[in-house]
Amino acid sequence: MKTEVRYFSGLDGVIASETKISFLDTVQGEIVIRGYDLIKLSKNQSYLDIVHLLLENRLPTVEERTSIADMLKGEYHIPAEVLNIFRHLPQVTHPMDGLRTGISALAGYDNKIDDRSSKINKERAYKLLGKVPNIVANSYRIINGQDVIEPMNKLSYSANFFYMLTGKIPSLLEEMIFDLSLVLYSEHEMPNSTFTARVIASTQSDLFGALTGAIASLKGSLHGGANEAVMYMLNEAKTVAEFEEILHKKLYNKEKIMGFGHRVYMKKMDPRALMMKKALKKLCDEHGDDLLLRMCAAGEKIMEDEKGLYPNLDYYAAPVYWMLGIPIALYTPIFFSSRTVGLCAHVIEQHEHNRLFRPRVLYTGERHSLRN
Ligand SMILES: CC(=O)SCCNC(=O)CCNC(=O)[C@H](O)C(C)(C)COP(=O)(O)OP(=O)(O)OC[C@H]1O[C@@H](n2cnc3c(N)ncnc32)[C@H](O)[C@@H]1OP(=O)(O)O
Ligand SMILES: O=C([O-])CC(=O)C(=O)O
Repeated sequence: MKTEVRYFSGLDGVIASETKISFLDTVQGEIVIRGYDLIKLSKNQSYLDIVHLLLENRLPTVEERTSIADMLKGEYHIPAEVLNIFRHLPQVTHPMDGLRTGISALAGYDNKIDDRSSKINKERAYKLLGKVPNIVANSYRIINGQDVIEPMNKLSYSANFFYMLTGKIPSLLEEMIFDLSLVLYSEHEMPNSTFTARVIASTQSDLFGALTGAIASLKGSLHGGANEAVMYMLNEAKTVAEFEEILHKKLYNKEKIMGFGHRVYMKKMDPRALMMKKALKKLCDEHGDDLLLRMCAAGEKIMEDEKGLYPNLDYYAAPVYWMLGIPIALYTPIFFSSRTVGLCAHVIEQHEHNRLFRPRVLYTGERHSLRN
């Protein structure tokens, strides 16, 4: 009897894991994070609240929020030897590769590296959350021949991260919008990078290895790399009409338009993109210049009319980061920094209930018989 082989290209629609962390509920239109809708959370909670929710499974009290902020400040420092590694990397090194190298190097400074218990993994997660913004900012700066920037402890977590990326203390509006972007990027069920991290962790490999693999996954333009690609595309145009022409040309040439489409949302707008669109409007109002908003809106209309496709988070995060004055090459590293907490939660869960990932294939090659 022939066994039925069910194959889904790109694992489309395949359930890869059980999880208590998050779920894209496309029926009710919610991004469920530990039971709450991320969009509703994003209206009143800060990134550190989401960190607590993801790692401790509940929202923090006021005291707990202060204590996390203090704990992370105590973890901002990165070893001088790791900074030295960046000094030896060629100037053409992509910031995601610099970041990947830095995270990988941290494994050597973990004196409990063989411990996969949740307690130690969680301690590691907090340490990483303290250090990742520093690694993102200083790997980029060192590779580009700039001086190291020191964290500023008097600032909030997000304001300090912003400061380290731009050298500028953010205004209240800038801090609020940057923090919102971190909330929105923090966790999203089972994207390619999270799957990568869980696959790596399923061999009983460590958190650093899982995150290193996730960075490589996130770098790709079909995933996190899209936010940078969107900004390069927007910058090709100086007017709305020019942007429309660029999009029409790309569509005519059957090119994919970065920042549109999503495996799960498919023909609907990513609800996180709408939050970033509103943030972009606030920044445009503040600057008295709404060109980017008008360009993006025109692009949205063309994609809806021509392809029935809608923006994902990267489409509106890119112009928001641009208006915040952040270098384009840092957009995807920021995505990773925010996602560090979600990835850590997934690796912790994988180690708690582990079964090795080892799928099969649908073989389409030839078969040959040998004479002897
Ligand atoms: C935060 C994030 O990481 S969100 C994702 C960020 N990535 C991007 O923005 C990159 C651009 N988008 C894409 O490439 C895709 O929409 C993905 C990778 C996100 C989802 O891909 P999938 O679910 O595999 O869809 P797939 O790539 O098979 O596309 C299905 C169809 O829609 C078309 N399509 C999908 N996205 C786009 C797009 N952005 N521009 C033009 N056409 C598109 C494809 O060409 C394909 O058409 P066809 O059936 O005529 O060949
Ligand atoms: O869910 C996905 O496939 C990609 C995505 O939007 C994310 O990782 O935030």
